[in-house]
Amino acid sequence: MSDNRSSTNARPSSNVNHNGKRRADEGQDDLPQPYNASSLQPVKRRAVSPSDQPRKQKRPGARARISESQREAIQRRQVERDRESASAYEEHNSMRGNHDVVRQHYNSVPERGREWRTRDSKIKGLRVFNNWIKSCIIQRYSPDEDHTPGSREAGHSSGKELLVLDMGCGKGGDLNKWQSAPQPVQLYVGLDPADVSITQARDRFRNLSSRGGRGGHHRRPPPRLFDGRFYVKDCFGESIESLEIIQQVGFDPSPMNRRGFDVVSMMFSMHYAFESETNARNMLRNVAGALKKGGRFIGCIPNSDVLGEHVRKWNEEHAAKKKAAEEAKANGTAPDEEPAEEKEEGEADDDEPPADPGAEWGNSIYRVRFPGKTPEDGIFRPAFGWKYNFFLDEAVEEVPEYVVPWEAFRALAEDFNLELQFHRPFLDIWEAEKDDRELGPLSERMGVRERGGGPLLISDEEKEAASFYLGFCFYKV
Ligand SMILES: C[S@@+](CC[C@H](N)C(=O)[O-])C[C@H]1O[C@@H](n2cnc3c(N)ncnc32)[C@H](O)[C@@H]1O
Repeated sequence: MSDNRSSTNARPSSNVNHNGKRRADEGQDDLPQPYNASSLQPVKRRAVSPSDQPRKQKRPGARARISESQREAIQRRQVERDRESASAYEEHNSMRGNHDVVRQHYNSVPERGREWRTRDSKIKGLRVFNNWIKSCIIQRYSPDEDHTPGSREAGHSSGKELLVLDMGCGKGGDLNKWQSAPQPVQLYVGLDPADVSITQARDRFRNLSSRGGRGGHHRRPPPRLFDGRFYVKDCFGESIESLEIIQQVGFDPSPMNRRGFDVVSMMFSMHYAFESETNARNMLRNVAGALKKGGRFIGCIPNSDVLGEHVRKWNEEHAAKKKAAEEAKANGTAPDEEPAEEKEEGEADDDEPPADPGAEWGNSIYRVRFPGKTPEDGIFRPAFGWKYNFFLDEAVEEVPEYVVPWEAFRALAEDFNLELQFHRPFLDIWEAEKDDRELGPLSERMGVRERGGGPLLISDEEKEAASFYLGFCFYKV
């Protein structure tokens, strides 16, 4: 899901904070020096309010006299609390388990270079198509409302440069797209829990710097390369507020945030947050906290309408097959069953009804498989924890992902003052933008379609895999 390209002025690095201590959560060897643009000041820490201080006991040491029934009630409550915390611990551990699987998977995906991705990959059509879609979203929705289109080409920009936060930045596949954004970028911060990916993103950024910001598919001369920062960070299981750069830019989830990033981008990564309501809320708090008022939250995720429709059809077909088998059995027309094999001692009892199989579909390049029962009507309720395994040839190996039920996501985003601006399936974005003055020729240079406004150069199977996604943009109001 990424591409490769170029640029200038990478700043020197240090991984030492203001106290001269190594920043443990960043896990990197050579961080750029603390950001020193005059507009960015560290936020002041809130003093602990009296109500946050531990309460003093009125009669320290005094022992309460309690009856037998009170003692039993206390013991019962204690047992109850222990049970609750044990199940919360188990839930936390299983979530950490999935998180580690995802992190390890992305860490192990080899970086094979642009040549391979654009020439030899079996899914090269899908890769360039997805990259073109991401470019469209960045081109259309990253600029400020008052940015004058075309001012960059004409050589005069409004002077205001963007602060961009990329959550789940992976190997830095979007760096070039940001270098070609209509409104120039001043600062790009990339966060991802996969440490190997972060190292590769930082290398890619250095490469871009050494090539003077040149590369990729855009024709116009590149401007000075932005300042790039990369940190190992889980953006869904915890707050990103602890990162110094986030504090410097400004973090405040309230609608009053006048400081903060202009854009938060989450390309192909947000669905991992829908493992639980807690993680989805953490994620949105991080987005809303990092964005300034008027800032944009852009991204792409699997389309829950597509997932729901496949699930509904699969359940319908499964129910029809089951009914036909039952009827055949009742009529005595069922094919003869194989004689039951003798069981070994200790072998599980095969007479138990088999676990309900999950919905499954795909083609030779992608596959979706739900491990358990799915909603018959294809509507995912409750909104969190609908796990499926996703396989994409050469890119994603059976990694657990989570359905993002669109309406639930949109309603939750509103709780965080994020208002929907745009939401479209990938193939509709293609139809809407393919003949645009800038994006049309870009699609030809990238090899998404034939020259001269020709047809899409992706196979039907790649097209089906692409139709799995949608793009979105929210505004922080
Ligand atoms: C399909 S890759 C997309 C990478 C990049 N955004 C792109 O479009 O090329 C998904 C990324 O989400 C990241 N991710 C998974 N869990 C995350 C989390 N809790 N916080 C932030 N990123 C996460 C993965 O490590 C991985 O790099």
